[in-house]
Amino acid sequence: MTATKGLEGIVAATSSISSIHDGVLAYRGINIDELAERASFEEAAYLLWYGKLPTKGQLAILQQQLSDYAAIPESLVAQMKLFPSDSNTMAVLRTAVSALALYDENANDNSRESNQTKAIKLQAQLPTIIAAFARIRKGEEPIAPLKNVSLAHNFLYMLSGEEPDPIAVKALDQALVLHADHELNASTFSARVTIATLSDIYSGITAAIATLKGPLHGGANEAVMKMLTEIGSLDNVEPYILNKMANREKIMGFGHRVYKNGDPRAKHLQKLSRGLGLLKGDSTLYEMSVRIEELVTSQKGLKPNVDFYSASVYTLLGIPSDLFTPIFAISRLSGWTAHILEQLDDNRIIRPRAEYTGLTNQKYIPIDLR
Ligand SMILES: CC(=O)SCCNC(=O)CCNC(=O)[C@H](O)C(C)(C)COP(=O)(O)OP(=O)(O)OC[C@H]1O[C@@H](n2cnc3c(N)ncnc32)[C@H](O)[C@@H]1OP(=O)(O)O
Ligand SMILES: O=C([O-])CC(=O)C(=O)O
Repeated sequence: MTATKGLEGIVAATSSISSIHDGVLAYRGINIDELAERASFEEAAYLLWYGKLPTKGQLAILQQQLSDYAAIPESLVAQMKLFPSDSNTMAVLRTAVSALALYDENANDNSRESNQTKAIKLQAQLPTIIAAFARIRKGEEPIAPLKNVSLAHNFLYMLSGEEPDPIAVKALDQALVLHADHELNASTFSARVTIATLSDIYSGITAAIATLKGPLHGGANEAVMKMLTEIGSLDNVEPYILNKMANREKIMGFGHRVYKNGDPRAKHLQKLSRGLGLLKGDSTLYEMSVRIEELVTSQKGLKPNVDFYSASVYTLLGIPSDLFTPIFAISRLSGWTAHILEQLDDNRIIRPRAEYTGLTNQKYIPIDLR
């Protein structure tokens, strides 16, 4: 038995949800480039869950369900008011999703029908949780979700209490489409491992959120913004990046386990970043990002991943950097839950082996003789 570090190249599941072949990402066989340009997040989520694009009627039903389920239990809001105001936002989300199970009498029902309903409920509730905490920590009351608007619209509205700019809604919606699923990434794998023990969907999503939080995975988008802030100006990009590379430090938002010739989602986020910068009349973050990309690509051969340009996109939308990874979670919830449903459709516990590298043939030494 020989272990492969980080399970690189190991095929650990079959899935018909999303694929990466020759650097092309597709959801249910539809190229992400086409979905990014044409689909709404709700359509993409429907596609991931049900395997095909919705008709107008099916989409209307899903939108209605997302509206109907968006409120969160009052007792959860009361609990969030007790959280320290400087809590890590992914820790808040992880705790809140885990707590949601306590308010759902069907939490342990693992039938497909029940889990599909819970997936839609969680999809509706995640934006409400995040927006509520973003306000609570500033001493403000949470804002109730609107009816009959898109998930992107509702999230921006619940953050600020103001009608969001349609351009901001469109940009966030596109970012959500781009982040919705990604084959067997670390957080999706966590969700599948957890549900495969026949635990429950809340456990699976709690595990997935916990896994997404790390800066080598979803947490990289916040880390990219920290780096851009530290750099501070276009002039400082070169010395900062060269110094990091000389010290063999990682440049966040670059590199990928699967894509070696570039992440197909990055170009869409780059375009969004450029467009929003022009619209705001401040392209500094965009220009800094492009310069970082030029340097890292030419010096290290590493390409930006999905997290790199999303940092400037969200900042240009006026979103605080510690909400970037929770936004990733809002989107990825659709993929996680699609994978949970798929895992349960043909389940077997996930239990690989480890290559033992420790001592052998040791004897027990009585405590007085050690
Ligand atoms: C949504 C997502 O999860 S996308 C990924 C988000 N994460 C990041 O942006 C964090 C920065 N990137 C990384 O840490 C890595 O590239 C990962 C975690 C994404 C992939 O990790 P791995 O597949 O194990 O990396 P991989 O084997 O391709 O690395 C090859 C070499 O490139 C280096 N490398 C990889 N990424 C970077 C980076 N961002 N900056 C500097 N060097 C890097 C590695 O250190 C390694 O060098 P070595 O051979 O001298 O040890
Ligand atoms: O697939 C991965 O390893 C990470 C990633 O890009 C994602 O989850 O979107």
